[in-house]
Amino acid sequence: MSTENAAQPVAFIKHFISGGMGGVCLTLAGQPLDTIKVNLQIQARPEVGIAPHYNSTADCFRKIVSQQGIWGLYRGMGAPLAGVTPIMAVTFFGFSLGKKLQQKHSNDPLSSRPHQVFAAGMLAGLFGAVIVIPAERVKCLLQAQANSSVKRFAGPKDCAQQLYREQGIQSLYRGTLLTLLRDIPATGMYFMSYEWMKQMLTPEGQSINNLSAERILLAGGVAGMCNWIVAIPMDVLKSRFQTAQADQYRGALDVLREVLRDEGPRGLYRGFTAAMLRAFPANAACFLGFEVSMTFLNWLIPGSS
Ligand SMILES: CC(=O)O[C@H](CC(=O)[O-])C[N+](C)(C)C
Repeated sequence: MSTENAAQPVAFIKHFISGGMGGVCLTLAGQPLDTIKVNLQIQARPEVGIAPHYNSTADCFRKIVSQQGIWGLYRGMGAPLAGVTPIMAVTFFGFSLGKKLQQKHSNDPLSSRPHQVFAAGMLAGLFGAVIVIPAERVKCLLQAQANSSVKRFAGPKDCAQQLYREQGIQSLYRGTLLTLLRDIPATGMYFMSYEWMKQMLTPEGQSINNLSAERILLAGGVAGMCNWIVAIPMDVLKSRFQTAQADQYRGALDVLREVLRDEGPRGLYRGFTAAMLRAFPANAACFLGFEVSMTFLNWLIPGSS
């Protein structure tokens, strides 16, 4: 085995661990606005002449904090933390694999070819979705129940167990098609915009690998927003589908028809402000966590990255 081939598994492991670190940072920074986004997306449409329960992002924030305290914004975080860490580990691993599969030589610089970075990102989205689907099903159900008087689930574990007991694995994987339609293109966009931003922010004559923390934060934040611009319509449909009664919709198209009939195309952008407000800090933190961890691991085990 050549030194180059021997170093490759180590590089994948570094991406996996660093992706996990990114996931922890992403959850801590993004959970409050994620709670607001989901609450806005799933609230029932009010009767004519009656104001919606939450009429804006700020209103939703105020009501959750006054009714449930600041921890209300962190409700249901156990599942994302336990879920997002492996999701991002697998996503960054998938991205490094996707890049590797397209490289003719190990020093082939992919970051200058956006379509290849996009393709590697789509593979990463597919990998991540295996964990994203059940994790989001549990998270959305818990966030929805925080608003309701009926408390069906005691927590993430209980929620996952009940779903599994009642209807098996297919209940946990409810929303698979919509999640794939959301995450495959959005993750392509995520990594493509991150690499592109890093190139734009690299001063003339300097290496892309020596970017300052502020520039990584900016590139990561913008990548998160680009991800959500692509993801949000499918995310609206997914959140509704995953929190609905089993017999409420026949399929993804049914949810789309209902949203368009009741609210028009604007309905597909419900929670957009909250998603954007969350995307920047959450993904800035995620990419910084990833890069710091990669720098540490490259210092610890040099020669493979
Ligand atoms: C839709 C989603 O989960 O996006 C992730 C970033 C975020 O803001 O949560 C990124 N990714 C799709 C790559 C997992």
